[in-house]
Amino acid sequence: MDLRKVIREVENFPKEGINFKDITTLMQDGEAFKFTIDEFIKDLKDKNVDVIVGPEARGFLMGTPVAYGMGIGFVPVRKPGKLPHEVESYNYGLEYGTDTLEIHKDAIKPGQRVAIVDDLLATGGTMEAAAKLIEKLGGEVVSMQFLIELEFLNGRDKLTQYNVNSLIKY
Ligand SMILES: O=P(O)(O)OC[C@H]1O[C@H](OP(=O)(O)OP(=O)(O)O)[C@H](O)[C@@H]1O
Ligand SMILES: Nc1ncnc2[nH]cnc12
Repeated sequence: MDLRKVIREVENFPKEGINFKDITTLMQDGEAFKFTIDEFIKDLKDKNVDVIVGPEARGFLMGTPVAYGMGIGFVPVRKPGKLPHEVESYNYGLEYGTDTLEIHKDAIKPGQRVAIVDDLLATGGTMEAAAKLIEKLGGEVVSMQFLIELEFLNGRDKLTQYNVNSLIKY
């Protein structure tokens, strides 16, 4: 299935010069959404994954159905001040700005094998931050899954020590 056909491109959102990849149109299409989640699961099924982590907010949309489909747990990585219990924090850079991510300190157990799922790889800052948080808690990041990779931003260069899979590249 050609997923490019169901991803809408919006010029100059949220800032001048950004060509925004809108996955809401993919998610509206039941066949395309199912195909996407099944592709993630296909790549993950032999990796002995204990838990899926998804970064807010679009990582929740991609990650939770993957966890459900695999019958394993889901852990959110959230923007600051959203998680109610004790957190680990990490600052990172975006294609357009900077941000902080947090994870509950007790969400990952030492030795757990973790796959991180997100909609898009741009500069790689979000994924690197999520991985650092997981590793700080003693988890092992065994896979990073993206629906979309923006190759011209070279996000993979930040993630060379990890197993990275993306379904479509621009
Ligand atoms: O590779 P990077 O340069 O880090 O960029 C990729 C991240 O940016 C977007 O999230 P955003 O922070 O815009 O938040 P949202 O999902 O809540 O819209 C996207 O969903 C990825 O998580
Ligand atoms: N170009 C882009 N489209 C959608 N989400 C993004 N996150 C970072 N860059 C993005």
